[in-house]
Amino acid sequence: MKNKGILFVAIDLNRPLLDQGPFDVVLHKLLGKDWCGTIEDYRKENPEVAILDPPDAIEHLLNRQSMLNDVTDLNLSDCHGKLPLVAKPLVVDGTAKSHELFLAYDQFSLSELEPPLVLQEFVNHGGVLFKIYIVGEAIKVVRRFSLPNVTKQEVSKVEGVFRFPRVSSAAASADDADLDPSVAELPPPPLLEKLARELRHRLGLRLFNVDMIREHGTKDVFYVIDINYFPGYGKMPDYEHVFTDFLLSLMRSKDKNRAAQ
Ligand SMILES: Nc1ncnc2c1ncn2[C@@H]1O[C@H](COP(=O)(O)OP(=O)(O)OP(=O)(O)O)[C@@H](O)[C@H]1O
Ligand SMILES: [Mg+2]
Repeated sequence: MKNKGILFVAIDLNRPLLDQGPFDVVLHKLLGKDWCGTIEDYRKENPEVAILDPPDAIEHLLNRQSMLNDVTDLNLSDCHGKLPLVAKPLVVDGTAKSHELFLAYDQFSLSELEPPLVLQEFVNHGGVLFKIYIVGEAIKVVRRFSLPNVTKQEVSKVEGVFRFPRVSSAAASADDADLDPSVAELPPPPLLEKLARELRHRLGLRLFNVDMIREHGTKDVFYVIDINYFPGYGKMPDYEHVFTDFLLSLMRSKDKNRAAQ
């Protein structure tokens, strides 16, 4: 590990112990471990080791408000503020509770929910979500089934708030499904490239994913609803090659920097 000079930093909030294997430092926050401090100490003791993504930048994504600030700062769109609303727990700490989601059909029923929460407009998107995986310079997109559209009739008749347990982990891949082409069409590559480039830079991270939806009935109105650090890359097509290329290019640039010194 030390010889290779690469430290692979992965957040696995479900694993109970801080476990430093050769290619994997598992960061743990739930048990109150000071994982940022652990990485910082490790870095000081092993200055030759590259930390792929800095812990403070990773922490930025564990709060649903700060995670999307950089997307807002890109000033790509304006908001409308209509019902229904999606309410999500502010802090993402890996627990099932932090991935619960509520759909509120009227503003008054929001008082039934336990703060702190982040509120988002529910955007109809034809029941399909785009998961955009970013690994350094590489971008891969997959389609996944998502929450179905809410009809105007429902909005006018339904009241109250509805709870959904973790939606996305239950969602199946929609890549091979027989979908309406206007729903299935992937976001345009130039948009994805720009978003990935900007977010890599603004977040200071190389390994994350962006959940994006297309407003139903439009061709090019997209929303970023979630950003996750080190998502389940097992669902990303061709992940072995993408990761190998990423690690090799890091080693090459490290060697080049060393040679230039
Ligand atoms: N603003 C929104 N409009 C429409 N649907 C939404 C919105 N926000 C979330 N959803 C739906 O809820 C699902 C879960 O939302 P989100 O990705 O924010 O939660 P999560 O629990 O953090 O998921 P992840 O497993 O990606 O960490 C999405 O996949 C999508 O189906
Ligand atoms: Mg998500």
